[in-house]
Amino acid sequence: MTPILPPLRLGVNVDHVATVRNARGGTMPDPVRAAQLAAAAGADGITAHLREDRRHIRDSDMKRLRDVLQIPLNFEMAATEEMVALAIEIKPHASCLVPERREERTTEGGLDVIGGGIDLARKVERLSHNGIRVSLFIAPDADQIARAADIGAAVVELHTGAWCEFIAHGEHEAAEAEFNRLVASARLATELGLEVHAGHGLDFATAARISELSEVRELNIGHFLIGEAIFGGLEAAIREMRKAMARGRALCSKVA
Ligand SMILES: CC(=O)[C@@H](O)[C@H](O)COP(=O)(O)O
Ligand SMILES: NCC(=O)COP(=O)(O)O
Repeated sequence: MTPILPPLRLGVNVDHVATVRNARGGTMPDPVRAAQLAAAAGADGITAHLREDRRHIRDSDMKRLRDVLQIPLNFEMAATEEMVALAIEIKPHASCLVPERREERTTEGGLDVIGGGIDLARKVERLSHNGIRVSLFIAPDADQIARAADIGAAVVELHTGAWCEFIAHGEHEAAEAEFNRLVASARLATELGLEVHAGHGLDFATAARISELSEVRELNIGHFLIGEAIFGGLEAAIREMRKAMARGRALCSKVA
């Protein structure tokens, strides 16, 4: 009998299509066209991060994504008044609150849910009250996860960036220690009633490994897929990613 594996969605992040567009100004390549292609190639959702400095995705991109997509839109954003108001106007399927630092090259750490205090809790409540599923992008840390559950988030997205960096630099022990933190965090979050997503810096190999965790229900992947698309096309990159995820998922009973 074929075992029934827990579902695992792929969200494709199209930020870096906008990065290339913005390098020249103008309208090409269009991240919305990439999102439509990703959907046709089997993405379950589209993620886009509207940074405060608009370095890649712009307000008009978010609105066009909302208008044309038939699959869920995950609006990544800093937990600021401006972004909360925009999300409430645009009404994406989900908002993923992320920490943001103007000088960083990419999102460096997880959101400090504890430090966010009552102000963050109120923003989560406002977004949820407006029908937006709220996700918090956090490091694999038990206290942050507990607080995410306390303030009523529906989802936590575990930051896989540190783990992927350790692997990329051949730091095997540190990578395994970080992976074990991801495993423990995914389990705790599930016990606390949170849906678990994961993302940042994933490639075929790391996506396959994280897919082994039965608690993880969605991966959000952008930079690597857009890079691979240069060589073989976006559709092929997404199909290969889905295969990698399925390979990992097939092993998930071993770690569940
Ligand atoms: C929150 C996250 O991990 C990614 O979506 C990332 O923010 C992509 O955009 P940047 O590379 O601009 O950080
Ligand atoms: N939230 C993570 C994400 O959307 C994609 O991150 P990356 O694959 O571009 O590093």
